[in-house]
Amino acid sequence: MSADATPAVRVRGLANRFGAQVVHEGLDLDVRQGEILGVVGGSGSGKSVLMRSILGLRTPDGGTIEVLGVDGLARDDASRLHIERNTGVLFQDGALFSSLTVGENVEVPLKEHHPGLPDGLRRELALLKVKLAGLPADAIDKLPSQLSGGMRKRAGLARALALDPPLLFLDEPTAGLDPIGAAAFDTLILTLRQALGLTVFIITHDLDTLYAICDRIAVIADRRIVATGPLEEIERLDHPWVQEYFNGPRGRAAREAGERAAVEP
Ligand SMILES: Nc1ncnc2c1ncn2[C@@H]1O[C@H](COP(=O)(O)OP(=O)(O)OP(=O)(O)O)[C@@H](O)[C@H]1O
Repeated sequence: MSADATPAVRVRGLANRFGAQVVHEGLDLDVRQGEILGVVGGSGSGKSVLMRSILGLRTPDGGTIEVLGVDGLARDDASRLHIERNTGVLFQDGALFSSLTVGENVEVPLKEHHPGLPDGLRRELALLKVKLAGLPADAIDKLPSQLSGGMRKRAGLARALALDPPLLFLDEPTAGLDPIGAAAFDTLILTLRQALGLTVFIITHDLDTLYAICDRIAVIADRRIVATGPLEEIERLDHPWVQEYFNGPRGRAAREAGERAAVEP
């Protein structure tokens, strides 16, 4: 992974406005191939709007976006299909269809993108993704309402992985999980990245996640990305939000936990 390889995602001069509210202005960001990039910023700083813009779910008011070599703002079918087939998304609330079983949820993108797949094979593939996401095989026939919060996240992840996308987007994946469940989810993401060679864009408030699995951090503040880099660089940044976030009591606790984990076998 060299720094000058074409990035998986390249955003330049992004602008997003809602009426008089300016959310992004001149926002630049690269997501490098194969990295886990943590995106942090205060509440309402525009993390989700950035993700939605990259995925083509929102048309920004200005700027350019390239996703896996394709113009992310193009609206022709071939470009949309290329991006849809090569990206997986875990939305903050899981966004599972509540009336479908876990297996049926995972089958939705398979049906849409590979309509010719025989039923039995499609179900086999769904089962594989369910197991890959760390769920027991019998979860496949359960409804989302019959699962714990952590299991629902895993079901959402199984669906995000349905098409074997090289690029994965996760919006607050550990929000609402207890610390043990959150740590297990972090480990799963790290394992999947290593096994499948994924590039991961992860929006998080979870300092433990940043310390445990992110290669680089991008900070959104003042309507743009104010810094990207490894944690030790970001922590030293002379920016009020960054200082409060990383060097407040919770930041210190997460850093110490990360350092302990690094020295333990
Ligand atoms: N569809 C919309 N219509 C109007 N305003 C919107 C819309 N979507 C987002 N916003 C506004 O844009 C700003 C950024 O929202 P966004 O959801 O990206 O923030 P965030 O950084 O993800 O926040 P959080 O960490 O709280 O989830 C917020 O002020 C929000 O109210």
